[in-house]
Parts: sequence; structure tokens; C-alpha cells
Amino acid sequence: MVKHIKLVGIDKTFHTKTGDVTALKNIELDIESGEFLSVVGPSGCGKSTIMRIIAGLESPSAGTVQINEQELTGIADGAAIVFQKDVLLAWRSVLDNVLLPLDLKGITWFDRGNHITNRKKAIDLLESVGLKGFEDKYPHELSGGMRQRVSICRALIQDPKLLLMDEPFGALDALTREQMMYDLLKLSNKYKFTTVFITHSIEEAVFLSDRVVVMSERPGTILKELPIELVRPRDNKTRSNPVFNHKVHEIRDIFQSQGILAET
Ligand SMILES: Nc1ncnc2c1ncn2[C@@H]1O[C@H](COP(=O)(O)OP(=O)(O)OP(=O)(O)O)[C@@H](O)[C@H]1O
Repeated sequence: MVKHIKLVGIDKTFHTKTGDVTALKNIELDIESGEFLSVVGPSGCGKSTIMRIIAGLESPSAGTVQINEQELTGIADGAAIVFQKDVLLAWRSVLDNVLLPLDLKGITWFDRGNHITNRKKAIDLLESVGLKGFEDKYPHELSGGMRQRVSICRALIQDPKLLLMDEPFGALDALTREQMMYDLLKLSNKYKFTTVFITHSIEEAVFLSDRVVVMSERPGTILKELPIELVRPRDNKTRSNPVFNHKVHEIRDIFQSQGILAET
């Protein structure tokens, strides 16, 4: 497969008033084009920092990020981000929230043909996550899960090659979260973007991913990379597959051996 992202010797130290905080130490990671990669690790181990570095929102203290073999020196082109908290604009309708990134670029304003195409694309995206008929609603009229679906559609409206997701389902109830996983897999299969998915949930990571990266406590290092050889499409039966359970246990065992998870 084609290499999309390469992290080489990434360190990150934050200089704060109370002293230096080393968040990441020697992160080496290759991510293939179209791969679904999850990062799991304890709170504060630097997961969000890795994501921000890949997005170009934060620069590393040492090491380099390469995207399509080009060293990243600013904001990553062709990347979109979804955070745990949706950041929809209260005064824009659902449809206009999805179209926001294009409006900000001025794409829809001057070209009527594009405007119609983009509206259709936004409506199709909303339909594919079960939000047909909600185009004219406003964020306050939606549930948390619906708002997060709109956020995902907004991220996808620009056809990103890379989707960065920072605990996107962390604030949702268990049932909605499960549905969101199916929705995301469907979108990922349709649009074939590369995904970097940050989560605290071992099961979620194994269910969704081609590979799971397990991180240590801060300063975050990569303890292990586990390929997840479960067939796609993933469905309810995936969870009763012995490979699924084996991988979940393997990751739990790593956290236990590190003292990150203690049974007593
Ligand atoms: N801008 C910043 N300035 C100072 N310290 C920071 C900054 N951003 C992150 N840190 C510190 O770096 C470490 C890693 O933070 P990060 O948010 O990447 O962890 P995380 O694994 O995503 O945590 P969580 O799972 O709790 O969201 C933490 O100790 C955090 O306090």
C-alpha cells in the first residue's frame, strides 16, 4: 500500500510557566493510504498532541512529519478534524453548517453550478448518516449524536484524504456510539480516506481499525502496534469473533503490565 503519513523521531516538549512537560518521546509511525489507524493510551499520554502534530496545528520539538513524502511545514493539506465536542455554529442550519468549510473558502458564493453541486453533496452526506430531512434544522434541535454526525459530514464535505478524529464519540451514550461506529465505517469504506482515530475505548479501537497503536503513559511512546486482521465489513458478528476478543485482551494485558490498568 502507498505510504501516506510518516512520523520520524517525533518528540514534543511544552515549555510552561511551571516547567517543561515532555508529552511525546521518539514517535516513529507509518500510516498507509486509506488505512484506519487508532491510537489508544492513558489520559495525558500525548494522543491529542500526536493528532495536532499530524494536522500541522502543533510543531514537534524534534523529528519530522511527512505527508505523501513531503515534509510538513504548516497546516496539513487535505486533512479534516473531528473533535469530541461538536463545534457547530448555532445560527447556521444543519445544511449550512456542513457547507461552512466551502463557504469560508468562498467556493459556493461565486459559482452557481458549484453551489448546487455542493448542496447536493452535503445533502447526500447527511442522508448517508441518517439525517435526511434535517437539513433546515438548527444545532439546538438535534441530539448529541446527530450533532456529531453533522460534524463528520462537515469534515467530509471537502473530500479530505485524511480524517483526524479526537475521541469523536467520547461524549455519546453507548447505543449512539455503536451506531456512529457503523456510520463511520460506511463512510470510510465509501470515501477511502485515511483515518487516525483517538479513543480511550479498546473495544472501539479494535472494532474499527486496521491497526491499533498502544501508547505508554507520559512521556508518550509507542508500546506496540497491533494489526487487526478482522474481515470487512465489520458488523455485530465481529464482536464475537475470537480474533476480536484476543486483540482486546492483548491490549488490556499491555496496559496491565505497565501498571496503567490494575484489577485490585
Ligand atoms: N499547549 C500545551 N501546553 C502545555 N502542556 C500541554 C499542552 N498541550 C498538551 N499538554 C500536556 O501534554 C500532555 C499530553 O497531552 P494530550 O492532550 O496530548 O494527551 P491525551 O493523551 O490526548 O490526553 P486525554 O486522553 O486526557 O485527552 C499532557 O500532560 C498535557 O497536559
